[in-house]
Amino acid sequence: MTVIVLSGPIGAGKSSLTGILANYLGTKPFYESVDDNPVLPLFYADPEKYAFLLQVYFLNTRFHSIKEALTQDNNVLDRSIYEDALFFQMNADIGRATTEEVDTYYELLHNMMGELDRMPKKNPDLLVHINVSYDTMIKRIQKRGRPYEQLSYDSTLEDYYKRLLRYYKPWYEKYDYSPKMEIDGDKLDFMSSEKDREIVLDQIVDKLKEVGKLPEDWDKSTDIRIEA
Ligand SMILES: Nc1ncnc2c1ncn2[C@@H]1O[C@H](COP(=O)(O)OP(=O)(O)OP(=O)(O)O)[C@@H](O)[C@H]1O
Ligand SMILES: Nc1nc(=O)c2ncn([C@H]3C[C@H](O)[C@@H](CO)O3)c2[nH]1
Repeated sequence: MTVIVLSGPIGAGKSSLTGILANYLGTKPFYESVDDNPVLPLFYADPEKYAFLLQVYFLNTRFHSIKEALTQDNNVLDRSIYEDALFFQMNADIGRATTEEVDTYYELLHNMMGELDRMPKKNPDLLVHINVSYDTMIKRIQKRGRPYEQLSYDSTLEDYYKRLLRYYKPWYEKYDYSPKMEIDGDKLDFMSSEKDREIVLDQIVDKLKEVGKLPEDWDKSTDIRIEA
């Protein structure tokens, strides 16, 4: 069937929507390594020291996931290798990587993307990008409660998050590995509103039909009610 990749800033709702979508379409969810990621807390405690190591860690896990997803041809990924350079470029731009690290990273990324070109299925079928404003992003980060992501943990995080949002717009516009669509993550509360969840799923199903990945008469009778 289809390989769908999600994208969007921190706390946009990618993991949440991945679960909902995979369940709805009857496909397999792939989640980013976060709670079991040993480098992430080190990075937030000392970003200058750990930016490169964290990126190599994520690049490796993302490469693994996309390769598996493209082989099995029936998956939803909560964040993919296509966003990797966005994060590293931003960290490099604020001085958290040396020229040698930047050059090594891009060479490695280039090599890995070359491997994907050799896969029987080279690209995902759809990118679903969740847009959120700064205020929504912060609310969600607070709601989820990872200590090292909170503004109170490090006063420079406000600038970091605002900058991240600025990097996403051109990244999304330039992304051309597959058809793509945007979800309004500020307006659509697909976590607690059944109506909003239905709207989001309808938008994605319509797009999958438009790009020929679902038959026009496809209809899903799965229960999408919010669990109590
Ligand atoms: N549309 C939404 N409406 C309301 N709450 C939401 C929505 N999307 C996500 N949330 C809540 O926001 C928090 C972050 O969501 P989630 O972990 O899915 O984000 P994410 O994009 O995967 O984050 P990250 O980039 O850090 O992995 C969770 O507590 C989730 O329940
Ligand atoms: N530096 C850096 N590079 C990445 O590629 C990357 N991808 C995710 N993250 C951070 C954001 C959330 O805190 C948390 C979960 O998304 O991990 C990243 N940080």
